[in-house]
Amino acid sequence: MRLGFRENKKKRVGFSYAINGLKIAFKNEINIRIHFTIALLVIIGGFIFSISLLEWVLLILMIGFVITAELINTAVETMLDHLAPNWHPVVGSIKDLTASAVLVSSIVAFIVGIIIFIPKFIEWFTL
Ligand SMILES: Nc1ncnc2c1ncn2[C@@H]1O[C@H](COP(=O)(O)OP(=O)(O)OP(=O)(O)O)[C@@H](O)[C@H]1O
Repeated sequence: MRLGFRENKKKRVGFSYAINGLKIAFKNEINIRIHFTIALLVIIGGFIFSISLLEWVLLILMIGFVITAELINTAVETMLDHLAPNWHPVVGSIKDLTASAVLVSSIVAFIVGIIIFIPKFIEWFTL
């Protein structure tokens, strides 16, 4: 017997829906895969350059900030493509706005990364 939406919903823990969201984003969005790859490289860089505790906290905050912005952008795009598949200037503006959120978060994360890693690079090459 097929379960209704409500019964089906009760069978899964909330956390598993969230993991499923990550899987969907990973499968369909190249940008998410790029962000995770950059995050991994930055984490490796953090270990190589033995960054401080405060620098780790900042990096982790930035990684979470960018990936969260990208997930919200993906969710909004997916919702609009489903609910409003036709061309409309308002739909375009909303997509541009959420894309801007990703851009702003990425620029901020890039600047923080530069502030943390550039002095370490200089130190490394001048030793
Ligand atoms: N239905 C629409 N009506 C008007 N403009 C649209 C519409 N769909 C997309 N656009 C315009 O095209 C741009 C790209 O939209 P699209 O849905 O292809 O995003 P995307 O390139 O997949 O974004 P991302 O790279 O973040 O996944 C939007 O930012 C918007 O300016």
